[in-house]
Amino acid sequence: MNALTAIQPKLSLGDWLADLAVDALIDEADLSPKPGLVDRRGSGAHTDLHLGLMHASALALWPSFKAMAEAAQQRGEIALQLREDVGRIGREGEQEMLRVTGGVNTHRGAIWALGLLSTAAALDVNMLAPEQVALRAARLALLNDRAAPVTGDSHGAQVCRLYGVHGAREEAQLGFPAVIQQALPQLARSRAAGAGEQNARLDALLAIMTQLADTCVLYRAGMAGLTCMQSGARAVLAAGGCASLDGRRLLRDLERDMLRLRASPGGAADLLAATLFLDRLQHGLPAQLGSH
Ligand SMILES: CC(C)(COP(=O)(O)OP(=O)(O)OC[C@H]1O[C@@H](n2cnc3c(N)ncnc32)[C@H](O[C@H]2O[C@H](COP(=O)(O)OP(=O)(O)OP(=O)(O)O)[C@@H](O)[C@H]2O)[C@@H]1O)[C@@H](O)C(=O)NCCC(=O)NCCS
Ligand SMILES: Nc1ncnc2[nH]cnc12
Repeated sequence: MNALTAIQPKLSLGDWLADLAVDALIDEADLSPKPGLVDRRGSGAHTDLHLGLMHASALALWPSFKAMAEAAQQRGEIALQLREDVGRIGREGEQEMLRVTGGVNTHRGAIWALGLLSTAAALDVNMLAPEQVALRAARLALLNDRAAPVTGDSHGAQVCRLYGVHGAREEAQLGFPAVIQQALPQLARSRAAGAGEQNARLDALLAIMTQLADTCVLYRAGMAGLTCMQSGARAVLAAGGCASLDGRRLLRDLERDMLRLRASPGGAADLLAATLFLDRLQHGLPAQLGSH
């Protein structure tokens, strides 16, 4: 131990995972230019959201992510009790989000995805590769939370019924394929090609948008909106991604189309945050992580 490590405050596992989750949400919100979404330039296709609100919401969720990680440490295994703990903490987190934002839904999907992933990470800190964490999160998501309200009238539930697609719940239950199979590989490819970090993250977002049945887009813009999102994102990547001039031009076209349709890929944005979380997590525990 040297003088510097001696004075560094101890960080618990829950602190660290909550920091990673909130950082991922703030990095997602700040990333610009994102088509249809809130970013540093403005509110995208939203009238009730802005960057300050996204930041306030992200920060307000820190105690929820920490509590989920601590529940995982206490329970120590993937079982119904842990699923019901995180379900309750997640619902309390949603209430806190709504209190801080004055009733605006900023991060419902992110609480779900990052909550499951924080819990899954805390269950086994020796297995923090993205696929391993996503698999544990999927096993947890497959358990049926008996205390969850069965209303079936959320926007996601409505469009899943109408169009026969999989939404946020199934994305988690399948082990986050949009993150594991699309976003993380694209992030690595764009970084390796020298795209620069912001462009690589935008490319990762687009990779998610090429495939995802984003229920936010479906709710506002129907199947035409979803097809427009997916084909527009494919075109940007096929043209060389956001670091290329052709890709940037097509990204502007995609943004114009999304705004015309009032479509905002909020689900894809949540999964980009999940991507950034898993990307950082795989570098392992920080040195100052003290006793948990
Ligand atoms: C199981 C739940 C995820 C509930 O799912 P369900 O689909 O029934 O409910 P929704 O309320 O629709 O929430 C799902 C949110 O997930 C995001 N999302 C959308 N599509 C996907 C997808 N294919 N894969 C993954 N994630 C997806 C999306 O969240 C973002 O969008 C929100 C803003 O939406 P928007 O439509 O723009 O705004 P609204 O105000 O709602 O409507 P407008 O009138 O403006 O159009 C924002 O929150 C982003 O985060 C979907 O909204 C789960 O939530 C659940 O059961 N929770 C209970 C607690 C729990 O069990 N937790 C466990 C561990 S944490
Ligand atoms: N940047 C963003 N804009 C709009 N909705 C979102 N949901 C999650 N992130 C978002």
